[in-house]
Amino acid sequence: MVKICCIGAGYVGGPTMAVIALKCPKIEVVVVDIATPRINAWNSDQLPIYEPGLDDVVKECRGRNLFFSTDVEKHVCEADIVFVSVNTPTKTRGLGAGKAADLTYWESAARMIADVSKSDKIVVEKSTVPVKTAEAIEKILTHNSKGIKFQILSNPEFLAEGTAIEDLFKPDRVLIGGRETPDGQKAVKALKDVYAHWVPEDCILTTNLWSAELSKLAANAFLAQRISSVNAMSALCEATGADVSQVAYAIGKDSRIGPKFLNASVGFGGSCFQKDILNLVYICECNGLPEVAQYWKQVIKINDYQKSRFVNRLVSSMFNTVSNKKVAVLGFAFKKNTGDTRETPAIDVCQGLIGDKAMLRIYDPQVNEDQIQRDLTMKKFDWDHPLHLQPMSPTTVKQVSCVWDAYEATKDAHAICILTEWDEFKTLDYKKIYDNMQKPAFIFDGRNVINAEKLREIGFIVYSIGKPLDGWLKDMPAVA
Ligand SMILES: NC(=O)c1ccc[n+]([C@@H]2O[C@H](COP(=O)([O-])OP(=O)(O)OC[C@H]3O[C@@H](n4cnc5c(N)ncnc54)[C@H](O)[C@@H]3O)[C@@H](O)[C@H]2O)c1
Ligand SMILES: O=c1ccn([C@@H]2O[C@H](COP(=O)(O)OP(=O)(O)O[C@H]3O[C@H](CO)[C@@H](O)[C@H](O)[C@H]3O)[C@@H](O)[C@H]2O)c(=O)[nH]1
Repeated sequence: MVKICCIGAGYVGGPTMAVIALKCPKIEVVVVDIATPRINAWNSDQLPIYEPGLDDVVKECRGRNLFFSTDVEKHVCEADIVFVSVNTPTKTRGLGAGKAADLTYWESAARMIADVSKSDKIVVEKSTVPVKTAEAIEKILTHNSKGIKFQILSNPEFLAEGTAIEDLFKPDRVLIGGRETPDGQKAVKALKDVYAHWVPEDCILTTNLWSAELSKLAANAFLAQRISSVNAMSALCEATGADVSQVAYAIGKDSRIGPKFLNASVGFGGSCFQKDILNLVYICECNGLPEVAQYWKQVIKINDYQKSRFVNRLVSSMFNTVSNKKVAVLGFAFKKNTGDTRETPAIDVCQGLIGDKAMLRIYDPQVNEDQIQRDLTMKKFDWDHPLHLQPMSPTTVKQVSCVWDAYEATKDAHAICILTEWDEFKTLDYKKIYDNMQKPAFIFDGRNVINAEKLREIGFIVYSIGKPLDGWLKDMPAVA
């Protein structure tokens, strides 16, 4: 029986391993983590992450061939294949701060693998890492290996949160990079055999190590670039009377462009896009390619611009001040169907409104008050000037309350701000909401989920991203 151990029971390690266990009943899969509360949650009825379909998969194989444990060393020692799925955040200090990937967790996992191993192993990079990381990891493993053979593979993960189980069941492709030596190719085949239990052969791509590592950063950069491109267009649409949804539909019909990932929004969020592009920028700079670095940096700059443009539009529309005004914030997660708030645009928008002294009442169906308070009081990192940490004043917390219902959040409010595209926001009783709000009642739709025309008929002043502006907004001063 092949034994797999995965180090890191997070958003990637948990769902990925659960699906491998489900599809490969003859493989024993143990997911290990140093965070005891996380492992306890994986072993309980309340899983540590919200992901549609995940509960069923875990219930079917937990205790059969899927296990969660804090006994990291034991399970690494016993495994034939060790996936490393630890976090690789952006460095916040030292060389490369604000851009480079922080590989502390990865390195400590690699050292531990070298220390505890007593048999040959395949070590799989599941985390997103800078290109050439495998070379460094190989050095750590071979220097401490006591004659044990390690083969390093790169097998980046492409799942998106909110659709992780769907993505894992039917991936567009699985990518495996390995050394082009007989032993390297043997390891590639062993990992390919695992995925071949459910992924069609022609969807399993094999490449050299560096191509696999770089493809992950490249895929995220291309995806994020599409969003920044359509968001840049959304600003021009508002200035000209074009409608960004119509423009996106029209260009997406060109099969060379394609229709997906062209939804204009308040900005992209999530733990990956910004971090991976910053990482790419840093790698370009280190390789003496400043023009290429600047090109990709612009994707993040447009994303920041989009978030501040949204706050500016909101404030300027409401007579240039939101001081002491009640703003209902609907949605805090970085996208629908997840409770994850890492890098959510809601943090920047809410911090911007708090800075203008607004009183926020926030509702998200999957994010609790503790998380929201933590996110909003978090020190804001200035990526361009990493030494300048900008702490939020603790008093800002008092400007924020969290409720468990959209109607409660909007009661008595001056404005509504939609920051996550949860389906339930499409079907709220907006007439009832309007009747309970202060007038004029504003709605700023950062996700283009509401029917603006219907809401205008009710009486709302509506702002949608990249859509023709209604009379009120046109009359307000232009925003920077
Ligand atoms: N979140 C996503 O949707 C996604 C998708 C594709 C790829 N990725 C990449 O996958 C990696 C993991 O992301 P995530 O979102 O699952 O992170 P996460 O923070 O949710 O999980 C990482 C886990 O690793 C654990 N860990 C850290 N060091 C450890 C050690 N030495 N031993 C044991 N456990 C350790 C942490 O306690 C944590 O639970 C990152 O590199 C990320 O870029 C993420
Ligand atoms: O047309 C779109 C599509 C997405 N978004 C936003 O972009 C962000 C990221 O969305 P998405 O890519 O769906 O979620 P992630 O879970 O961040 O997944 C991305 O990042 C993962 C981590 O690397 C990769 O594995 C995935 O392939 C990649 O899609 C979210 O804030 C979305 O709201 C838009 O604004 N407009």
